[in-house]
Amino acid sequence: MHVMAGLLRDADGRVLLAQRPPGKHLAGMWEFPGGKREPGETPLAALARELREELGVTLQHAEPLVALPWNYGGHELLLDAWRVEAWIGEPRPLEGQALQWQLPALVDMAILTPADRPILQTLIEACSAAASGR
Ligand SMILES: Nc1nc2c([nH]c(=O)n2[C@H]2C[C@H](O)[C@@H](COP(=O)(O)OP(=O)(O)OP(=O)(O)O)O2)c(=O)[nH]1
Repeated sequence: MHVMAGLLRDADGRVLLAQRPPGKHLAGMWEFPGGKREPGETPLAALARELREELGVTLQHAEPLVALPWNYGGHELLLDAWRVEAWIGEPRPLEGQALQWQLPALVDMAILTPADRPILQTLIEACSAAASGR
């Protein structure tokens, strides 16, 4: 299973988090908007579709950040996280999910899905490397 995750950041550098709805795997935990790639879809097309369905935004530009194999008790997935650099529209919770913008360094890792913790850490390191010119 190939799962796309989009990391949207606002002008203040905050990242968008969405809460997984009741009844789903990892219900109540916070994640990056996204979802499963369908057969025949490219990763970017799948990410664009998920962002349109979940948030009502049109993806304009995204760059791969990290792809992480993960195993949730026998349920294997590849979590493919992309930095969403440009989009059109204001993200809205079209599937009833709670949304929050949070500075990456201030996110309580315990509220994130386990696979998203190393992804957020990668984002934090990429941002601090960029800030120090490395
Ligand atoms: N979308 C998303 N899924 C994540 C993240 N982190 C993480 O562990 N997952 C896991 C949770 C699920 O086991 C799987 C994605 O499944 P999903 O239920 O969101 O997929 P979907 O949106 O296509 O939903 P559905 O068609 O099954 O209703 O990946 C993340 O940041 N975003």
